[in-house]
Amino acid sequence: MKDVIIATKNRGKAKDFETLLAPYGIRVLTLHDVAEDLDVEETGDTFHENARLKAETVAERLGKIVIADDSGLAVDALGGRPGVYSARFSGEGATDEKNIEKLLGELKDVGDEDRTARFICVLAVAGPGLQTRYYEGTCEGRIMRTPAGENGFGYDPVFYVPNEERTMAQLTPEEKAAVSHRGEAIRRLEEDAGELFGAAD
Ligand SMILES: O=c1nc[nH]c2c1ncn2[C@H]1C[C@H](O)[C@@H](COP(=O)(O)OP(=O)(O)OP(=O)(O)O)O1
Ligand SMILES: [Mg+2]
Repeated sequence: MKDVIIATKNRGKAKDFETLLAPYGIRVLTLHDVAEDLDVEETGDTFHENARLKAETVAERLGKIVIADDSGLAVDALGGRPGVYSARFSGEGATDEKNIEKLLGELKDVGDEDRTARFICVLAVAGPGLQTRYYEGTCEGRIMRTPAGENGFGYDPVFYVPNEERTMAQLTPEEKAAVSHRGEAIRRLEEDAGELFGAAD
């Protein structure tokens, strides 16, 4: 079993990675396992910049290859907001529930046709002697008027996936992995995985 370090403290995100990487016999370690004290400030204004900050800071600290994920929700009716501010959308002490409440409030007068949105995920891979690399994925959908579903995390209960005719939170972890922004980004990273992480054993 091979270990891969994901520079995140988000347990929902970590679960997504576990589902995505389990087929390769990879065990996911997070900051909770390898550097609980480390808090990387996300001071960038792009997903790439924040993914880079998280990956390079943790890679430097550990002297190992790590993957960081910076991701968020871009809503067309809000001009692409909350974007890189998705995790902090409802301000100080933000939670997934408060963020969803704020989002639904801002969209309450927006008609069904105009509720289009996408999830965006940028993975950065950094490590000793490695030029940081990036892998991106997106997932198109629409914002619901009320939450539905218990799976996933973040905005999943209000993100309707048209092809699946359900919200992201109504998909199983494997179904989400097949259609999500994070899944797409990981499949792009897969092409370099042998070189970056060595052959899976
Ligand atoms: O698949 C997803 N399903 C639902 N919501 C999602 C997803 N992917 C990102 N999101 C939302 C959650 C959070 O509001 C923001 C990520 O913010 P982001 O800074 O990348 O992650 P985070 O602060 O939760 O954890 P960390 O920085 O430790 O990896 O976008
Ligand atoms: Mg974050």
